[in-house]
Amino acid sequence: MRGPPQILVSTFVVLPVGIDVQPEPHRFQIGLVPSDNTRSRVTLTFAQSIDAKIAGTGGRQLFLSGEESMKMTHWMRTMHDGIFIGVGTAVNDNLQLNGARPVIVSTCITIHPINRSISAVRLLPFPAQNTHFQYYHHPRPIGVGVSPWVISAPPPKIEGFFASEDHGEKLQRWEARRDVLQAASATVILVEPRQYVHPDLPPATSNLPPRAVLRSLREEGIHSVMVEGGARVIQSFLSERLADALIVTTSPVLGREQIPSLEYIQTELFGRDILVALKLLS
Ligand SMILES: NC(=O)C1=CN([C@@H]2O[C@H](COP(=O)(O)OP(=O)(O)OC[C@H]3O[C@@H](n4cnc5c(N)ncnc54)[C@H](OP(=O)(O)O)[C@@H]3O)[C@@H](O)[C@H]2O)C=CC1
Ligand SMILES: Nc1nc(O)c(N)c(N[C@@H]2O[C@H](COP(=O)(O)O)[C@@H](O)[C@H]2O)n1
Repeated sequence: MRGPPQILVSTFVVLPVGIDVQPEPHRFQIGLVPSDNTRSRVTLTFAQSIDAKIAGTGGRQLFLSGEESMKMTHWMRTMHDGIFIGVGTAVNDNLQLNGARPVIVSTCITIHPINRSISAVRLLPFPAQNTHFQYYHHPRPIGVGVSPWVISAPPPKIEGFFASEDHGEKLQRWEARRDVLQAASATVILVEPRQYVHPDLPPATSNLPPRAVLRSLREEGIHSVMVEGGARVIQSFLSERLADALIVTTSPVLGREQIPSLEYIQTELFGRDILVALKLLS
């Protein structure tokens, strides 16, 4: 099996100590001079099908990457200080996130209305249900298990233009869930929430401000993060132009379930384009 693509090897090369590269001699080389040196550097990365799907119907996890590119993803994780995902992914996927500290972003650590009706707080703390916690509690031989950090913010006092009527209750619930997570080995890091959340704003806008999240991470010593998803996190990072590099794996499959089976024929690079040939099986 081949190693990681050359472009990534030179991208994520670890520089020898003492070499003075501005602004910091730290792993990530693309966008070496970040626009804002007060935040973690971001590699935004995900896998998609040729019809641009990153998940199946109802958020079903799709296994898009082939063996080699999944290995490359695992390798790329080790080249960052943190792996960053939204709580939607943390709850939906049975993930390992091995190789760097997992960072999970969730506003209120509150009941998360995911399709399987499990709340993040019920799932995350229990090793038996979540592979990551299993690895933390039973580290693998290469010692990859690290306790996750959960980034959150207490519920805001003002919603819309008015004081939140049930703020006290919401805060109590949030504190209870935070305590459960902490008891389950997670470190909860607080970020400054938006001053108020307008109920009419689209959901991504009302979540934790990504720039503030990246600043907190940098203060905690996380210089580089690999943001893996899911859909809402990718959308909010892109819309705030918070990606120093974008690394996308495109797999020769269709994400839509109603499409009949396809036989993979070949992938070829054609100039800067990727040409994928598939045969439709009737
Ligand atoms: N193909 C691929 O490479 C990948 C695919 N996926 C797929 O993505 C899907 C999950 O995506 P999705 O459901 O959108 O969930 P996400 O993983 O994007 O998590 C979204 C949640 O994160 C919290 N959050 C906090 N701050 C922000 C912010 N600034 N922007 C966005 N979210 C924020 C919110 O939860 P709260 O309400 O608690 O604040 C929000 O609901 C799964 O199906 C998974 O399989 C995931 C990763 C990679
Ligand atoms: N690179 C990549 N290819 C796919 O096909 C994927 N489904 C994902 N998803 C992301 O990787 C996590 C699962 O990988 P591990 O089990 O942790 O190795 C998943 O949670 C997504 O973040 N990525």
